[in-house]
Amino acid sequence: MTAIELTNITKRFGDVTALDGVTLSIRDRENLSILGPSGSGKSSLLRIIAGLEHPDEGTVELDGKDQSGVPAHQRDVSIVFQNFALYPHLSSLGNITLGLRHGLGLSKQEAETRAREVASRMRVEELLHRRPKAMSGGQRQRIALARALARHAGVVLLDEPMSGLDAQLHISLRAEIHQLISQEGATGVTVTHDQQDAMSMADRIAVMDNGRIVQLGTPDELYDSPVSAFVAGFIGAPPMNLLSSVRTESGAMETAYGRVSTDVSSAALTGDVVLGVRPEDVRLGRPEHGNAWTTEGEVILVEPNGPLRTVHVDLGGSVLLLSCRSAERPQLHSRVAVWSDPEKIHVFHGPGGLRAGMASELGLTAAALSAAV
Ligand SMILES: Nc1ncnc2c1ncn2[C@@H]1O[C@H](COP(=O)(O)OP(=O)(O)OP(=O)(O)O)[C@@H](O)[C@H]1O
Repeated sequence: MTAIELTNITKRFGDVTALDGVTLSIRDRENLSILGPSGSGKSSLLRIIAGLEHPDEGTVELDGKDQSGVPAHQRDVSIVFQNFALYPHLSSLGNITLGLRHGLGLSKQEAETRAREVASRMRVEELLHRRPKAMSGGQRQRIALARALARHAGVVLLDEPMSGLDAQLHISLRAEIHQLISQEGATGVTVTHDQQDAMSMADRIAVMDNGRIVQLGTPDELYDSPVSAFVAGFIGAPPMNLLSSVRTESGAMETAYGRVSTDVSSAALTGDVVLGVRPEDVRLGRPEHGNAWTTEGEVILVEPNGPLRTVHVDLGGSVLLLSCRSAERPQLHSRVAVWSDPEKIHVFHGPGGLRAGMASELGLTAAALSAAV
């Protein structure tokens, strides 16, 4: 069963095309994150599912029913807004019960019973008589979520639910939100620009750019096989190194790792390309095998990051980030050798281009350079 079916949704605001032909099927009980940079159309898409905004073209179906003409309050949807949108003059109990009474038509007693039941499940009963200004950001966030869950809607939409919370609260709440929506048996759609939130909360992630979905997949699929340099640079922290490379002559390419030779199978690679390598796939020291791509550079920054360190190495023209265990202690300003396995090096058709494959699949070999180092 498909819970949410979006077909060819286009939305314009004057000259701006916020959504450009978005088609997306979200499964029943799935937790989907919509991830993308500011202005990519994430909130517009969420608001269109909720019925708060109407598409210029395209349709929204919820559980197989076309929602054209169905107003927001009659859709089987609840929404948690970025700023929580709690009424300041009402207690938490009043905030939760208001929509149940006026939106769903429950009696005062029924609404209060349901509010207390959700509050107990979320362990926020002691907050029920507080007004928003007497609560912390994290507490307000929990009440906004309780209000959404109390509707028992089939779809829960969350717009940047963790923004403005401190780092510790952020991590514990994103795990809790995921669990609560799953326990509720609801389908969850979360808008975020934070790739770590999307990676940790979602069954699948839809990556948006310029009003379009550019990739839809599980967190692992996006991490291991990004379709483009844009998606590759967006997923992962620290981000993937994206290194421009220049075709110098047929059969050779100048890269941050030096000159690389290409074989016949890479003939489809025309023009300049971008190489992508994740910091955890760059190693310090001499390569462990003859196929490795290797070069040298100067350590210009070492960032401690708990058990790992992020080391910035200036290769003379481009900076390569690598993750290493904290026990390895590269000295600032020292010269180091670094290497990568061609099976871990992604090749993209230019900065805005699609992924061509891994260097190893494309027959890109760095034998000449390895011999020189
Ligand atoms: N009500 C509106 N009037 C005019 N333009 C709008 C309106 N809502 C959105 N837009 C424009 O549509 C585009 C997409 O906006 P949207 O808010 O959906 O993006 P977003 O990815 O959610 O961004 P952010 O992460 O900054 O919230 C932007 O260029 C935005 O300026």
